[in-house]
Amino acid sequence: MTTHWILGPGAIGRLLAHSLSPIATTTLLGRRALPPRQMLTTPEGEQYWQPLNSLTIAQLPSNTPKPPAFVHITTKAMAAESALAGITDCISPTTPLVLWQNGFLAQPRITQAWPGPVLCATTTEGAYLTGDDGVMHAGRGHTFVGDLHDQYGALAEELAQTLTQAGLAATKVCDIRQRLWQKLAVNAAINPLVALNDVRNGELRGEAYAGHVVAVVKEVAAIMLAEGIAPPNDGNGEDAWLALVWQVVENTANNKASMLQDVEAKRPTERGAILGPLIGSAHRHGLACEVLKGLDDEMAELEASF
Ligand SMILES: NC(=O)C1=CN([C@@H]2O[C@H](COP(=O)(O)OP(=O)(O)OC[C@H]3O[C@@H](n4cnc5c(N)ncnc54)[C@H](OP(=O)(O)O)[C@@H]3O)[C@@H](O)[C@H]2O)C=CC1
Ligand SMILES: CC(C)(CO)C(=O)C(=O)O
Repeated sequence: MTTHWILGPGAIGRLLAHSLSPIATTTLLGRRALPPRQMLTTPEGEQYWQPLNSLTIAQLPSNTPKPPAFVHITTKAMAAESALAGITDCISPTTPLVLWQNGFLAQPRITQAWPGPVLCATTTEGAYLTGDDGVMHAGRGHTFVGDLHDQYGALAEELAQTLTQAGLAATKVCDIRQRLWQKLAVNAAINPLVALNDVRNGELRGEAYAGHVVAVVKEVAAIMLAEGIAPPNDGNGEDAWLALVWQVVENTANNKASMLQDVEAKRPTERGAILGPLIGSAHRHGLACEVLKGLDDEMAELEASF
């Protein structure tokens, strides 16, 4: 059985641990101890209890489990590098890492810094925690796996097959950078607006917000062009991006977006990983980003008030 360490025992981390445990040796690594028996609620509402192996990072040096074939990093984007730094003394520098973060912050930085393979996973699986001993798998999705320089295709294929076998449908891809930026574009158009206005995704279609969505997408589309990110669905520029955003708004109309959930819980949001790379790119390419910058400033002010 392959060995998977999962660093960051949150919603995605525990969903992975529940899914992989029947076919692989897994260890969840976190900052706090977790109850050993953990519950998974499936999208169909079934509930399963399973013992999940977990350790705190402080316990790791004296309890080091079998060396991992993969270390999955499942923290939020802004915590990924510091979480990795907390375990580097306990793993070989050639260990393959798998980054599950949204946005495009941790991926280029860790890919540049880590000597071994770094795979990135972008997923439409949906999960949230129901307590220290439970995770809700809210919706099934699909996961795409690849590395930024398309150097580790065989490893990405092996991981995609393992995830699929574990019940999390996955495909190896050669264009993970494109896919990460495409998801980031959609997240930038939806997440800050719903978080700032305390509305569900579907409300963006209303008169009060639709114009703002269009203004964000206008800036995002120009940035995507400069970054060489193909418009979605073989479409053309701004219209294709806007169509994708409206489609996601429609499909997730009843969702409370992740950034709104973070604001409600007074947790730091992933704005740095979503708006940050867009604003950075706009500056590099001399493009307008007043709307994105405005959203980032408002989000920063909101977070400072927590
Ligand atoms: N949930 C979802 O449906 C989806 C999430 N994603 C992405 O996946 C990533 C993870 O999201 P999600 O699982 O929802 O987030 P959660 O907040 O549920 O989980 C993050 C976990 O990371 C832990 N953590 C934070 N810092 C460290 C550290 N230094 N060392 C070890 N563990 C640490 C937290 O532990 P603690 O309790 O100690 O804070 C928490 O358990 C995000 O980038 C998100 O955008 C992508 C698609 C869907
Ligand atoms: C697509 C969207 C906005 C769906 O809610 C999402 O990915 C999120 O909540 O972060």
